[in-house]
Amino acid sequence: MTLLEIKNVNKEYKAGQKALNNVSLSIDEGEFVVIIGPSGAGKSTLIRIINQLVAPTSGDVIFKGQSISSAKGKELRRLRSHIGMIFQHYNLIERTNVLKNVLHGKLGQVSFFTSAFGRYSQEDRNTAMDLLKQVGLEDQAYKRADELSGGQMQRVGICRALMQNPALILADEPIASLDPKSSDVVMRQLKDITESKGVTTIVNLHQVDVAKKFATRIIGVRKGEIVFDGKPSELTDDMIETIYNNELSQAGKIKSIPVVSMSQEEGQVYG
Ligand SMILES: Nc1ncnc2c1ncn2[C@@H]1O[C@H](COP(=O)(O)OP(=O)(O)OP(=O)(O)O)[C@@H](O)[C@H]1O
Repeated sequence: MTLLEIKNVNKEYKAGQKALNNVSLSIDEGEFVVIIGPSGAGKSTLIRIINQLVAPTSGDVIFKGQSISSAKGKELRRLRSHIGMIFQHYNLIERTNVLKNVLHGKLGQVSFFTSAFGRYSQEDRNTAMDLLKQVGLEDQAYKRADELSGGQMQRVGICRALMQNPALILADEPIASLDPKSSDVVMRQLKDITESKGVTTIVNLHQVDVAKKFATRIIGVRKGEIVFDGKPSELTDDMIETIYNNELSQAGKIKSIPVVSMSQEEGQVYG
C-alpha cells in the first residue's frame, strides 16, 4: 500500500535555482529506501520536504492519503507525529539520561506536564526500555547521553524516533559522523528494528556501498532530479558514475567520492 506520494515537487531556495526539479515518486509501506547523490544534489531538501521542515515551491506531498504540504497548525502536527526523524548529529539532550532521551520521542503525544516533569507512564517507560534492549543499550539506560559513543548515541536516536510509533522514519545522513564499523551496526539495527515493526524508512547516505548493502530500493538524485530509482542489484557501476559524474570529473572534489573502508573490507568498491 502506498504510504507517501511526492507529486511534481519543485524547490527554489533562490528564484531560478532549482534544488529540486519536478520530483515525483511514490513509496510503499515497508520499504527501506536509500537516497544517494553528490553533495548539493538535493537529498536533504527531498527528505525535509516530506515532513515540511522545508516547504516546496510547488507540488504536493501526500502522506497517508493526506496532503502534508497544505496542512497547517494542529493538522500538520498530527501528520508529523507519524514521522520520526533521525539526525546526523543525533540531537540528544546531552545532560539527560538515555532513557529520558528515548522517552522524549513521545513529545507531542503527551501533555506538557508529563514531559516537563518526566511523569511518563510505566507503559511508556517499558516501551522505551524494550527499544533500548533491541539495540543492545539497556545497560546504558541511566547513563548521561554524552557518556555514550557516537554509534551508541545514534542507536538512542533510533529508539527515540521509534518511541513515537511512527509510520515513517526519515534519517538524514545518520552515519555521516561515524566510523565504518559503527556505521554498519547503526544501519543494521535501523534496518532490523524498522523492518520488525513494519515502519517505512527513508535514509540519505553518501556511501553507495552501504546503500547497496541495506536498501530495498535506491533513489539516485543529481542536480535536483531523480536519475535512478530501482533495486540495489540494478545500480550498475555506469549508473553510479552517471549519478556522481560531476564529482568524479572534478579533481578538487575527489574527497566526496562515496567509498568508505567498510566496502573495501567486503571487496565491494565503487568509484
Ligand atoms: N537553506 C538553504 N538556502 C539556500 N540554498 C539552500 C538551502 N539548503 C540547501 N540549499 C541549496 O539547495 C541545493 C540542494 O541542497 P541539499 O542540502 O538538499 O543537497 P544534499 O544533496 O543534501 O547535499 P549534501 O550531501 O552536501 O548535504 C544546493 O545547491 C544547496 O546549496
